Amino acid sequence: MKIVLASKSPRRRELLSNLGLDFEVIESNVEEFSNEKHPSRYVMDLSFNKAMLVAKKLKEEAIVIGADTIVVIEDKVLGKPKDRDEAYIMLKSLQGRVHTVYTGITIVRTKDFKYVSDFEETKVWIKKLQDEEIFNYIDTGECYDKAGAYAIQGFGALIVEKIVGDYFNVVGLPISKLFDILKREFDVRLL
Ligand SMILES: Cc1cn([C@H]2C[C@H](O)[C@@H](COP(=O)(O)OP(=O)(O)OP(=O)(O)O)O2)c(=O)[nH]c1=O
Repeated sequence: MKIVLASKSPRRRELLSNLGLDFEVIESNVEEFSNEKHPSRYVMDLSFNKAMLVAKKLKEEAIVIGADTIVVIEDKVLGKPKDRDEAYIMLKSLQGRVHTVYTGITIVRTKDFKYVSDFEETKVWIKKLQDEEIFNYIDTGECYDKAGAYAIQGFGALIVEKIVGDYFNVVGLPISKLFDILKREFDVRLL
């Protein structure tokens, strides 16, 4: 069965490639908007929009995977910072505290449009940071296309104190949960 990743995220691509999976990438370019207020429903809704948009465009039989990641700190949702000032505000609010990373995933089968959505959450503690450290981190340039303005897989590893939960969920794709669902609901298995 053909597998399609509906994402422009190089990290999601890499996580699937690391498993030796054969898949195609088709970006959804969907507008990232949802009326859902609860973080888990919000990310599942956006992942659904991404996967469904690509699934509807496909002519052939395939399984389409969509995902969305956000950072939540005390009911405040942080997406990707649009500039240096926003990155600073985000990192300033995250330093010295714990926040939650939510990733929603949706899998759609084009044959009958059966779909399953789910989410994973991971707690992340960011160290106390001086403003100088925040600016030095922003200068690495890796914060701009990342929810919450940090990348745990990059220099962000140096500002993270600890996590509880799935590391891959923070990077943008909870692969263990994803493959549980693929096996259980769509009979696609790697192990
Ligand atoms: C917190 C965190 C997020 N991220 C990334 C994962 C996601 O790519 C990004 C959140 O943006 P998303 O909107 O989830 O995804 P995207 O715009 O990169 O790609 P697409 O919508 O096409 O699937 O933040 C990291 O890479 N490392 C981290 O530590």
